[in-house]
Amino acid sequence: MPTYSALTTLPGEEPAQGLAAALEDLDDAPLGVGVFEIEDGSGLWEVGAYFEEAPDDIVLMILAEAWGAKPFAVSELPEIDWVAKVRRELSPVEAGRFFVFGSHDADKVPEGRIALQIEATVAFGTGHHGTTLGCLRAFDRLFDEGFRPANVADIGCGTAVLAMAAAAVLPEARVIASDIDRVAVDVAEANVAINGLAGRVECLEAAGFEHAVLHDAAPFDLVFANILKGPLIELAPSMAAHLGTGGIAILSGLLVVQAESIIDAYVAAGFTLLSREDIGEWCTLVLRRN
Ligand SMILES: C[S@@+](CC[C@H](N)C(=O)[O-])C[C@H]1O[C@@H](n2cnc3c(N)ncnc32)[C@H](O)[C@@H]1O
Repeated sequence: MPTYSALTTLPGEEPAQGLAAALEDLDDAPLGVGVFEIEDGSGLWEVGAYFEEAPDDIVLMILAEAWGAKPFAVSELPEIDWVAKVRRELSPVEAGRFFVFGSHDADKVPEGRIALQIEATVAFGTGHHGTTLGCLRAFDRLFDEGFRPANVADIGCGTAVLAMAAAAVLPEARVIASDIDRVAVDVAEANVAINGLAGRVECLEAAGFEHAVLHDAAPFDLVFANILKGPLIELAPSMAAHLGTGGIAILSGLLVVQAESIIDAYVAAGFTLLSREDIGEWCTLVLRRN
């Protein structure tokens, strides 16, 4: 059971991975090391480690300095029931008709809901984040209004939660889930299988629309893209090229303060804003291809 945590932040993925590797190489190696991008557009990464014994402050200071990180914040952790904590934090998420849950909550699925089982893994997308929730709710509203796309892409699929939501309610639709990260694609494939959607959601590794399968499948009439502001703006022209007239883009991964610049980029690329929803500091946009 870990009893101490040490956390720091630094700019850039490469130094963050380097610092994590250096922590793992320590004589008193931590029980676990994590590296996460802070998803606020700042380019900062967080490196955290859990130790059984109090870590050596001097060693941590030297490592932080060597990798250009802030000094580590070390805290003693209270006794925690980790199983209960994970279950609590990964409680089911309700988004309109969709009910997203982990296997430990399989007995809680209410009657009549579209149940999507997601295991807590290294890929993003358990439904808890304001961006995933915003995309699910936006799709749920469009579905209520009678929107029945036949050709769907989920760009930056993570766990494939959005692609699976579409496949679950659109039995005739072709649904493609893609991610730039191979690990996410593997997780997506596993989730698709768990949910009995193998053969319904095609999972592939691609940056944006750069894949022959995506080119050939276009024009799409629904594209989800829950990625960050920078990639979303870069993607605007190719989003326009891969959506048919009247096609819908559900975009998230952007902060409320970034929404206007994304709207401007998509309006310039030939889209009309239909709606937006802000959940906490995160914003989800629904745009129509003119
Ligand atoms: C915030 S997660 C979203 C996951 C899931 N779609 C959801 O809504 O929960 C963003 C995902 O986009 C992927 N990604 C980032 N930039 C990308 C790009 N240019 N093309 C494809 N995938 C990208 C990341 O690897 C990550 O898995």
